[in-house]
Amino acid sequence: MYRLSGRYGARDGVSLNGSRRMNVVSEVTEAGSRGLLLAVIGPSGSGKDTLIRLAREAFSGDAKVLFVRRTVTREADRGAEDHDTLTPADFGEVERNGEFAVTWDAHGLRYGLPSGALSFVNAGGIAVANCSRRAMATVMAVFPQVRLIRLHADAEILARRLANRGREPLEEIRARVSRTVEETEALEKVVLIDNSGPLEDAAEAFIDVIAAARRDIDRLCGSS
Ligand SMILES: Nc1ncnc2c1ncn2[C@@H]1O[C@H](COP(=O)(O)OP(=O)(O)OP(=O)(O)O)[C@@H](O)[C@H]1O
Ligand SMILES: O=P(O)(O)OC[C@H]1O[C@H](OP(=O)(O)O)[C@H](O)[C@@H]1O
Repeated sequence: MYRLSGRYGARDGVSLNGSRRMNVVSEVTEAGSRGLLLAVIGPSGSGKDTLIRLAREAFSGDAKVLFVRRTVTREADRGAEDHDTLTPADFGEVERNGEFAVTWDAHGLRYGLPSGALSFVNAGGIAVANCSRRAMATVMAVFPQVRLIRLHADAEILARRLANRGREPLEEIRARVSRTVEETEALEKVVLIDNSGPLEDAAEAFIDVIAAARRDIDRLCGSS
């Protein structure tokens, strides 16, 4: 079902097919956690929600893989991302109640991953979540094991895709495309997927990263 193809990139020696990747997974397990968070990052329009949606279909029925439903302080556009919605005030209350594993702010919005995602990882599952590049240090401080899937597409491609998506006005699209991130240590070890080309290529690569993590967790921790 999962083919090793697509448009992979490598950064800092973490490639998809080489032995180095296996070393990363070994580090994951030796550190003591049974599961891991696959954090999907990349600029607005790079395809995070689209690839997550396709992967969710590919892994439907697999109880060991959770696609995390985020909470965002905006109305959900189900065509883009089917997230929960709270007002900023309610978001703050849920946050104070400790119901989020991690939260961050971006684009004038608040985002949260539910605490259930952390419990799922601690119980040995693979949680896949749309995350923020700028929030990765925080996310890594919360989740015991994190592997990053970083998506890339050039700025003009991003702008065109966001305009076609139509969720934000042009001015906000410009701001999103020009949003920069500091290349911190937290962003160093990533599996990089180039989504500049056909969606099918990136989807194959993306699904294979999850499938590989799934196999590794089973192999190193025992399947159940
Ligand atoms: N390879 C591709 N080819 C053509 N269109 C694509 C491709 N990948 C994604 N798209 C389209 O680009 C748009 C942006 O994708 P998507 O919403 O998944 O990005 P995102 O990274 O989640 O963005 P944001 O962070 O703003 O939510 C969508 O309309 C999607 O259908
Ligand atoms: O720029 P960075 O920090 O990577 O991401 C900031 C936020 O933007 C995107 O959200 P969305 O586009 O509003 O769904 C990401 O998912 C993240 O939550």
